[in-house]
Amino acid sequence: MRILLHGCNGKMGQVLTRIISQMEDIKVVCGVDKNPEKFNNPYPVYDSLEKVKEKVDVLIDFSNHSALDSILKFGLDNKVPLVICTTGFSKEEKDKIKEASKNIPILNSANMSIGINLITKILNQIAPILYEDFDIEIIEKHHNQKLDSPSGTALMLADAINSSLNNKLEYVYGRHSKTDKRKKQELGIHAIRGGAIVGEHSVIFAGYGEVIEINHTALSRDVFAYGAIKGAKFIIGKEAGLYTMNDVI
Ligand SMILES: NC(=O)C1=CN([C@@H]2O[C@H](COP(=O)(O)OP(=O)(O)OC[C@H]3O[C@@H](n4cnc5c(N)ncnc54)[C@H](OP(=O)(O)O)[C@@H]3O)[C@@H](O)[C@H]2O)C=CC1
Ligand SMILES: O=C(O)C1=N[C@H](C(=O)O)C[C@H](O)C1
Repeated sequence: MRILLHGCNGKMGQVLTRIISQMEDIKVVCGVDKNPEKFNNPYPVYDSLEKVKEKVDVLIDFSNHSALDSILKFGLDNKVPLVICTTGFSKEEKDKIKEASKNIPILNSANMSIGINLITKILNQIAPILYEDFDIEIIEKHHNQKLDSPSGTALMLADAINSSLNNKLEYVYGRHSKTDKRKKQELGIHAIRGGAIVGEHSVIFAGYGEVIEINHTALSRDVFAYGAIKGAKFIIGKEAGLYTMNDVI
């Protein structure tokens, strides 16, 4: 499997570079990054997808939402499947991904771990049962270099809950300066940023006699990298369409 690594000089790009260099059947054949000279990578790095000359089987992206147009153009022009792991996309950007997936296979997930994706399935089942008697809130914690908040994962978990409740919830981000009580249909989403926290998510169902909390902790970035590699193997050869990690696991 020949991989184009987009965002190769970032935190996730470097974790993937290390892990893939120890694998026999797959190879990063080139990378693209805003800052191509930052590291001495064992593959050529370009500052733009337009400069890529190598033949690739799949593009894995861990970069920035602002690169989306160029990634979609590369995939569409070269018929290359995409694994888009970047977060922080606007509604319009998510629509562009959906549109492009009519012509090429795209795997898009804000979290490549098995644990988080299983939790979305569990939430889908339990939220409708608990909603009447429990208030639902999400807390996420990440390192102090993270650009987007709330995290893509927190939004993915919120969407899993909301879709199981006919989208009747109203997302409230980090409450402050309020003088009213919490409304029943609120789903609070709260972001903590500090130090080197890799990624922690908690979904809290707060009732009157009991509280249920579902927690996920990423112990290292390796978990996301292994998920992205699994996703890349999955997406090659698939029909055009928009896939998620739940299709992979
Ligand atoms: N789906 C998942 O499981 C996971 C998703 N993520 C997401 O992946 C993304 C990257 O995370 P992380 O590696 O921690 O972030 P980093 O900021 O460490 O890495 C991003 C890299 O992409 C580069 N970059 C930024 N804009 C562009 C561009 N337009 N074209 C090419 N390269 C660009 C950055 O350069 P520069 O530093 O110069 O800006 C940097 O080298 C984030 O959106 C994050 O939320 C992260 C972990 C897991
Ligand atoms: O930026 C990160 O680090 C992470 N981003 C993803 C997100 O926004 O949910 C996934 C993971 O939690 C790490």
